[in-house]
Formats: sequence, C-alpha cells, structure tokens
Amino acid sequence: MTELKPRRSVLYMPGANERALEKAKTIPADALILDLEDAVAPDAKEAARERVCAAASSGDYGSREVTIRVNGLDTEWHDADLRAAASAGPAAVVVPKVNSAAEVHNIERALELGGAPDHTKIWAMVETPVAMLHAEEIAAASDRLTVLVMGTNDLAKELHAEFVPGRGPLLGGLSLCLLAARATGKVILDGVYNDVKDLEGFEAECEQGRQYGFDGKTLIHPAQVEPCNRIFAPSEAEIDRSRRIIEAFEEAQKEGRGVVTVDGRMIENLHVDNARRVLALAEAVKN
Ligand SMILES: CC(C)(COP(=O)(O)OP(=O)(O)OC[C@H]1O[C@@H](n2cnc3c(N)ncnc32)[C@H](O)[C@@H]1OP(=O)(O)O)[C@@H](O)C(=O)NCCC(=O)NCCSC(=O)C[C@H](O)C(=O)O
Ligand SMILES: [Mg+2]
Repeated sequence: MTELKPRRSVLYMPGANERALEKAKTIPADALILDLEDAVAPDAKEAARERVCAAASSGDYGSREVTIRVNGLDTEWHDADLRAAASAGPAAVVVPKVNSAAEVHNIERALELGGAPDHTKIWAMVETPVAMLHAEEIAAASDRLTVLVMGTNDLAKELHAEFVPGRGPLLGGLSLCLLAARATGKVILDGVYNDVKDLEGFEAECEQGRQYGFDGKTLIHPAQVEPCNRIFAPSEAEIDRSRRIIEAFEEAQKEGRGVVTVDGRMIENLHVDNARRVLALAEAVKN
C-alpha cells in the first residue's frame, strides 16, 4: 500500500539562495526540495552543494521532509553531489531525468557506498519520453525508491508541447506515470506551475492533479503552498461522507448484506477501503 505521509505541497528552492533556505523554515510546506540542478548556475554549484547539505543535516526544518535534488547523471557534478548528499543524510535524494531501472540501481549503489543512512530514500524524477515509456521499471527498481516526481517542464520541452489550460499534451505521460506509481505502491507528485502570479490557474491545476490521483504537487513559490495544502487534503464534506460510508457499510454487514447506498450511490467494500484511506490521510494531515 502507498505510504500515507502527507506530501501535499513539495517546494523547490534554489540551493544557492540563502534567503530562501532561511525562509523555508517557516513555510508550511510538507516537504522541501533543496535544488542543485536547474535553479543553480554552473559557477554556484559547489557553494550551493555545501550550503544545501548543511541545511539538510541541520535539523532546523521541523516536521518538513528535507530532500536534495542532485544534478543529472550525465553531468560533471552528479557524483560529488551524490557523495555529499549521502553523508548529509536528507529524507531523500531527488534525481532528475531518470530513464531506466539500471540508473536507479547505480544511484542506490552510490548511496550505499557513500554511507547514506537507511532513511535517505530515492525520489526519481520522470521527465523525458523515455521515462514515460519505462515508468513501471523505474518505479519498481528499488525499495529505496519511494516517490516519483513529474518534471513537466522538461517533458513539455522534449515533446515540443505547449503549455495550455487543462494540460492536454501532457496527460498521456502523466497517466502512464500514475499507472506505474499505483501499480508499484509508490507515491507520485505532480509537476510545477510556472506562472507564480496566476493563483487561479494554479488552483485549477492542483484540482486536476488531485482528481487524477496525484498525492501532491511540486511548487516553486511560497504563495502556492497554502492553496495546494488545502486542495490536496480531504475536505470536510469528504471526511463526513467517508465516515457515513463506513458506518452504513458496517451496519449493512451486520444484517448480512455486502452492498448498501449512501446519498443514493452504491457502496461496496472497495468504496469502504477508499473511505478509510481518506480518513487516514485526514488524520495524517492534522499532525
Ligand atoms: C520563481 C521565482 C524566481 C520568483 O522569484 P521572486 O520574483 O524573487 O519571488 P518573490 O519576490 O515573490 O519572493 C517573495 C519572497 O519569497 C521568497 N521565495 C521565493 N521563492 C521561494 C522558494 N521557492 N522557496 C523559498 N522562498 C522563496 C523570496 O526569497 C522572497 O523572500 P523575501 O525576500 O524574504 O521577501 C522564485 O520563486 C524561485 O526561485 N522559485 C524556485 C525556482 C526553482 O527552484 N526552480 C527549479 C525547480 S522547478 C523544475 O525544475 C521542475 C522540473 O525539473 C521540470 O522539469 O519541470
Ligand atoms: Mg526538469
């Protein structure tokens, strides 16, 4: 079963930006991705690596999961990033542009060789056409890999796709990765919304991601955190309906029935499983 730790809002921040790293201590995101990849200029990579590893091992971020995004496997910085991250021991190492199970195995081996603690997981970014077609083998490659992260900017670039409301051009890829995550019991996070001033468009995309089944969304600005937390948490109405589903089904079972209606809709044991998942998530989000 997929892990129920809340990961509604997962905020990227540039690893070279000291102010953002400080500010993140008070931002109510469920998790942080301290970035060494795209948000850091080549000249700033080494200083950012040091700063990010110090932040990840500081214990200053409370209950937020702190992760480090390393540079890609084909870059000159990747090996040193992985070694440094392994000894900093963040909640996870986020690896961009993962394309195969073999790459996951290499990352796993490097983390072990670097002495990474068991709590340091692998979050694999899926953001290329090859990754969409290999999503299941990537997700299944290792128990240390717990989360798939959509990289929709890279995916759109590789597809030569346009960003349009509703994300039609990306939905095929998003769906393949969702299928892979659910088939292998992994968590999956939606990609970022680039227009930090357009909160209406951002909320619409959160709603869409949630309806598709994503566990949460990756973010690029603090203003996106609150709406994302709200949309990816069960609403009061859902919590109430879930309680009534469980109650009605348990009553029906006492009378020897395996099916009942709630608000006019058929309820069977599979709906009860889902209602229990909603209540467990609501509880997890409260803490
Ligand atoms: C997008 C931004 C460049 C916007 O920056 P800016 O215009 O400076 O924002 P504000 O002036 O509104 O900032 C207000 C204050 O908030 C702090 N801030 C801003 N962003 C963050 C953040 N991400 N984390 C923490 N704090 C943040 C500012 O420092 C201001 O603080 P103060 O001065 O005290 O008032 C900027 O938001 C940004 O850099 N965002 C992150 C960009 C990033 O990390 N990109 C890489 C990941 S996205 C990606 O690559 C996904 C994937 O790979 C794909 O392919 O899709
Ligand atoms: Mg990317």
